[in-house]
Amino acid sequence: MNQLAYPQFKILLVDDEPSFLRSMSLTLERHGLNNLLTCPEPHQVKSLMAEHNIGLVLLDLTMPVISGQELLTWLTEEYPDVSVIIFSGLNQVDAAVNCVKQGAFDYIVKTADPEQILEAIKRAIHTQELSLENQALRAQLLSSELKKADHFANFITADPNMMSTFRYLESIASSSQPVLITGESGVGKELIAGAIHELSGRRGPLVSVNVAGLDDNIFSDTLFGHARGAFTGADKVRQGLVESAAGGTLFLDEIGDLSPMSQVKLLRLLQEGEYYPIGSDRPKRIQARVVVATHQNLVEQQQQGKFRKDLYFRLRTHMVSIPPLRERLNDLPLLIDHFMRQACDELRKPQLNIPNNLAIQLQQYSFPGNVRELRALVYDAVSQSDQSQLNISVFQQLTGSSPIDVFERSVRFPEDQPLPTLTQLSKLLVEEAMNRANHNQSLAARMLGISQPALSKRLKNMKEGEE
Ligand SMILES: Nc1ncnc2c1ncn2[C@@H]1O[C@H](COP(=O)(O)OP(=O)(O)OP(=O)(O)O)[C@@H](O)[C@H]1O
Repeated sequence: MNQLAYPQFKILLVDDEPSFLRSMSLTLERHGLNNLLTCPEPHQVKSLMAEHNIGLVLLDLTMPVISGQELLTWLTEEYPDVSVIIFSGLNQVDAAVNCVKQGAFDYIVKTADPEQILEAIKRAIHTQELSLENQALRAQLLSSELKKADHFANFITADPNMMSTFRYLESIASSSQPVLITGESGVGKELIAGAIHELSGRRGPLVSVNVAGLDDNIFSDTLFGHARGAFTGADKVRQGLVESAAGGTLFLDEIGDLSPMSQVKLLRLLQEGEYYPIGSDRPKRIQARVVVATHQNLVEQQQQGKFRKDLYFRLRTHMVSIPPLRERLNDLPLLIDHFMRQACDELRKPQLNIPNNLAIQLQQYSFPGNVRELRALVYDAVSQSDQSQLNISVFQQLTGSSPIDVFERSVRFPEDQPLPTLTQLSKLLVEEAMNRANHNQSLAARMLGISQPALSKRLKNMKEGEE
């Protein structure tokens, strides 16, 4: 299997001792940190920095001709966004304090425990990744355009909050950090996971698994696989889904239902980037980006002790929340139209006309099953339609009554008061529709059952009448 380059930027190792460069490179590669450049000649650092995308420099302090100290000064001035870790043969507090004051990320004694050295390097990589993402995020938020709108084409929406979410997702597209997607059941979390995968440009597959109800053994076996002979019946090596998703995305759905033991294993996978297939003592490195989703409220779960706090904090590095359909009612006409077309194509029927007031009628309904429920209703309606108009009886059962019925039941004109004029009533109706449609004239016109130019004319007349 081809190893992917990790991290996304290069790590430059500078030391005049070739043996140290060799052993350090081997240690890093063994732990999956393979995007390395080594440099035994300190005077080459400047040209290497100019030629490559370097995000972290591991710098020996004591070198001939140009010292590490001198290079650190130069690096912090010329490349303030690059992290530098100083390596030294000497355990000197003064030197360490000086280097950190000068901007070094850390100061490590060469003879320190390799685990400790790795820990510091991983920390520097994590910080660097977050800082790169912050830069991308800032740039993305300043521009209101979506760069890769195509990737969101399957998610039908005109909701401004969803547009911001898309921009955010674009800005974190290349990150290797996990993404947490929350939202009620049926809001489209899996669709969003698909878009995140497409946006990432990763060539590997998107592998999805629903982890609800998996006991810990099945969770480990499914995700991490097993070695031959790991347990009775394990007569062949099994590749886990983490490995199947190499170079791509691993999507874990219903993460809020993960058992406590499996939560520990997932945390370890995310923190260490390593896992052990069952029955094997050789760690494997995860090469997939992890995206998780849940309809549960993880904050509450965490407060009730059902979800680990540390895992929640690890997962929420990047988090998006998809609002329920009842909070983005402007999407109703778009979604009804989209699903009507889809259903007609699938059922080989000619396209149907949708009654103008259907979307308004449905605004009264709370859609507990969200978009999935709306989709099923539209499919049902299409299958029951045998004329050119969409059969709306399916929807009427839901809302129970038409807007006129509701109006008649709720509005009573006091008998001892004069009636409002038709002009006054129509003005009220137009104002109400404009408010409900967030001042979108096309949508308000659909609600009122008139054309957009007719509404525009009425609005103009109303304005002139006020002046
Ligand atoms: N905005 C949307 N545009 C088009 N189709 C959508 C949209 N949102 C959801 N859908 C469709 O609704 C159905 C449910 O979506 P999805 O499975 O992504 O929801 P979910 O939030 O992952 O649900 P659950 O929590 O139950 O797993 C799918 O058929 C999906 O294609």
